[in-house]
Amino acid sequence: MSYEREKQVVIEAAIAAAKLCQDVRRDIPPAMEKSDKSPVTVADYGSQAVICKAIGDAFPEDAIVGEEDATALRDPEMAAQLEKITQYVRTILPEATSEQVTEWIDRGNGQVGSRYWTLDPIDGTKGFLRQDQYAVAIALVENGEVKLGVMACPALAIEEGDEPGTLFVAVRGEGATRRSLHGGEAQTIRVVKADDVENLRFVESVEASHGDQGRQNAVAQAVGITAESVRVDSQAKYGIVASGKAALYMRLPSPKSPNYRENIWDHAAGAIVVEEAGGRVTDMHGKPLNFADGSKMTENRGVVVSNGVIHETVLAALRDS
Ligand SMILES: Nc1ncnc2c1ncn2[C@@H]1O[C@H](COP(=O)(O)O)[C@@H](OP(=O)(O)O)[C@H]1O
Ligand SMILES: [Mg+2]
Ligand SMILES: [Mg+2]
Ligand SMILES: [Mg+2]
Repeated sequence: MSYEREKQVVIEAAIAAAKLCQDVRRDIPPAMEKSDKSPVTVADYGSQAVICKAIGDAFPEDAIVGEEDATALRDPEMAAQLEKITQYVRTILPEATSEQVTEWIDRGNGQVGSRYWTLDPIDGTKGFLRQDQYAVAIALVENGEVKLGVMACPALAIEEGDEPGTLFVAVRGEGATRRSLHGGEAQTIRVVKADDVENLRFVESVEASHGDQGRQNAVAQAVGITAESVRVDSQAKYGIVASGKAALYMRLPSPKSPNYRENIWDHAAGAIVVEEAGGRVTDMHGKPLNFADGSKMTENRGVVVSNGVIHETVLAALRDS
């Protein structure tokens, strides 16, 4: 099965959502605060509305597990914010009403099941607000296995001199591609080869509190990566590994939040892009990421993403660290 229709629907939705996000960012959005104190913007909500509408219309039977929901937006105090979101959504869906926008956002309140979509409308909201990297990430999961991943990185250029804006697409068993968000041909991507010393670097989060940079750097050194890390927000890190521009992405539990568990929408799309480009994705103990049981990967700790060749060496260095 090549998921042709699924692919077409979400590629179109991801490109539209990425445009909405870039429109918002040109206007320098203020952040709102969620109940867990993390930031969210009108672009996160607008992106989720556009994508959930597209998926819900095309595949009404499918559950969508999205990061955001519209509860806060129904508060009368948020009317002005909801109106702003609706205005941005109307640049893509001209007839959209505020009521529809909240309804579309809430299509993302589905549950993990035998076939579901998971959506991060903006992964790396902090990067988005800093004018750095972010990603619109969509994945289709069947029986716990990611089958399709689409990831738009509006600020990412893989080759020096490229216009920023990269779209990654992967279908299980069919490889991974990247292309410019501005159009043009898709090209197949592959992870770093073992002898490609120049690209033997590693990537990690910009946000120190989303990982353990001390330990990440120690492990990288232990496996022979001497260059300093490249710090990048969002699942763009997966895209960089899949494109052969870094050999390793480590995300180890932060000592400041030892009970944190990773969300499926922060990894599903990126993981299939790397795997289909020939790489490997596990947690820090070598366990596969669990997309079968719920939105939090409660059985996994940390994430290790590599070109495959160095994976076991990294896991061994982690055990020793
Ligand atoms: N203590 C923590 N440890 C690891 N990840 C965390 C975290 N707190 C928040 N995050 C996640 O880190 C994501 C961003 O990752 P990165 O640092 O790679 O850019 C956030 O996604 P959102 O921005 O979609 O909320 C959020 O889900
Ligand atoms: Mg968030
Ligand atoms: Mg995220
Ligand atoms: Mg997000």
